[in-house]
Parts: sequence; structure tokens; C-alpha cells
Amino acid sequence: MWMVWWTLPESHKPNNCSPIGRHNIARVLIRDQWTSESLTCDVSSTGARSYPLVERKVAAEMSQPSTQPFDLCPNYQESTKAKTTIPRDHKKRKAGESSTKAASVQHLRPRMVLLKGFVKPGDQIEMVRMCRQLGKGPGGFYRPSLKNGAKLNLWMMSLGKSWDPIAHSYGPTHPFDEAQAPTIPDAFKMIAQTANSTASEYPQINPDICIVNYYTNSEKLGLHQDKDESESSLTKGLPFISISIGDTTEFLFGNTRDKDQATKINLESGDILILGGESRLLFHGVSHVKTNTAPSWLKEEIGIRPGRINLTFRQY
Ligand SMILES: O=C(O)CCC(=O)C(=O)O
Ligand SMILES: [Fe+2]
Repeated sequence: MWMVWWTLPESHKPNNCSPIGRHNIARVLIRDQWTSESLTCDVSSTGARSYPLVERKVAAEMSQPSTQPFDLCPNYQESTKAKTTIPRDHKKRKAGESSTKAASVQHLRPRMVLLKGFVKPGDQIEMVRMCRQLGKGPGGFYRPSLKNGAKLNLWMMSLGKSWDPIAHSYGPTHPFDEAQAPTIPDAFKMIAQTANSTASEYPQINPDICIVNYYTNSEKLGLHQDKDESESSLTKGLPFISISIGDTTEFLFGNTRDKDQATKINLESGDILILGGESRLLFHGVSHVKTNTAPSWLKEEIGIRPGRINLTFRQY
């Protein structure tokens, strides 16, 4: 028999710990924010099976909600505002038609296309409102950790399938608390697919994954490749479609992880970037989210926190 000891750093009190999931991850409360945390597991052969304090506490708290909701728009009163609806905006549009008259198509590299100002203000507001609602619920925003224990500098939520940043794989539920990944709203898919057909060099995808990131103005994302989707999706170079809302970001891309060799572009609120084909595995990242650069109507209408939301649509 094995004796298994779960140990936590002194700062993470066991009674602030929620269920251990598939990957020895606990959800712990640090300075009023829930975060996922790798647990150290020492295994030794002693002849007795024992689960000390932390795991007993974890079991006792299984029935409690495991998320401390993160509110993208803390000052927004849902009932006081007339709703703008994405479906209404989109019904007026024929397939393949861009969502704003001003949208321009920029070819940055082979199969790397930037649709400037593609998402209409009303649609952006509605997307924020829906992200806010989904983000506060089960399977909503959390602070992900990587395999080495480091934190990703952003809030993340996975729709459709849940991305596990430690296992580098997708599953139906959150890796740490088994919450079901919320469904991708049809209205979101419709916008992504309209962009997909506007940039006609790509095959049309049916997105079954949407990863939503929220960055404050001091947060960033290092250069990386997105290659956890299926081999068939990657081999076919099926595009991923990335929507930016909120503050302008400095976005990096290149052939290697070296940020000094990367190209920098600005992604503004409403822009859509599409990477497919030979550009599908480009390294990319976020180096700077520029303070006070979001359109004023976004703050006025929905009271979004300072920072930036990014949604990437993929087909597994
Ligand atoms: O925020 C962005 O623009 C990029 C996000 C990203 O690369 C990702 O979620 O994999
Ligand atoms: Fe990425």
C-alpha cells in the first residue's frame, strides 16, 4: 500500500482548498482570489494508506461552489441597460459579409490575415456582457497555472472544451474542479464564422473550442505555439480566429520564441486576427496591453474593467 501526503506551501491554508482534480491541482484562495495550484505529492511505501489534513478538508468542501466569481464588469447593472443583441446585428448580414463597413483586410503573412475593426460596437458590447455572465458561473474565469507551478498572467475561461494548461490537452471539464466547460454561444460562433468566410483563403471551421482570456494592463502572454488541437486539425492548417475587445494590445508573432526577432502589431478593439495554413503554428504572444486605449463607449455601455479580452476560436 502507498502512503500519499499532499503538502501545500505555508501561505495556502488547507481550509481554503477546493477539490483536487485530475492533475494534483487544488483550487486555493489567495488574497481573496481563487487560483489553481500544483500540489506536491510525496509517495512512500509504508504499508498504511493515509490521507492527511489537506485531502480530508478538500473532501469536506466538495459540495461547496468551487469558484469565486470573477466579474469582468463589476459596476454594470444588468437590468438597467437595454440589451443590444448580436443575433439581431447578424441577421441583417449575409454570409461572408463583414460586420462593419469600415473593416479592412490586411494580409500580414501567407495565411495570416487581420480584419481591422471587424466586430461592430453593439456586438462587442454583447460579447463582453455574455463573457461576463459565463465568466462568473461554473467553468468560468480562473487564474491558470503551468506545469512548473508558474502562473499565466491572465484570467482564462474555456468554452466548448476545457483547455488544461498543465496536461496541454482538452477535456469536457475544468482540470481542477470538474465544472463543465460552458457551451460556446451561437452568436459568438456566428461572428467567428463570418470572419472565417470573409478571409476566403481559409477552410471554413466549425469552432468547438473558444478560449477567452482577460488581461489587465500589466499582464502579458509569452511567445508560444497553439498545438494542442487534434493532429488532423493542425495538419490541415485549420485556422484559429482571434477576437480582441477592450484596450489595444501590442501583439508579437514570429518563427521562434525569441521576442527580439518577433514582429509587433497593434490589435485594437473589434479586430480579428486569423492564423491558418502555414501560419497556424507561428509563435505569438501579448507583450503589452495599453492603458486607456479601449473605445469610450465600451466602458460607458458595459463598464468593462480596464484591460483586454481575447477570444480564440478553434476546431479540435
Ligand atoms: O490574447 C491574444 O491575443 C492571444 C491569446 C493566445 O495566444 C491564446 O489564447 O492562445
Ligand atoms: Fe495562442
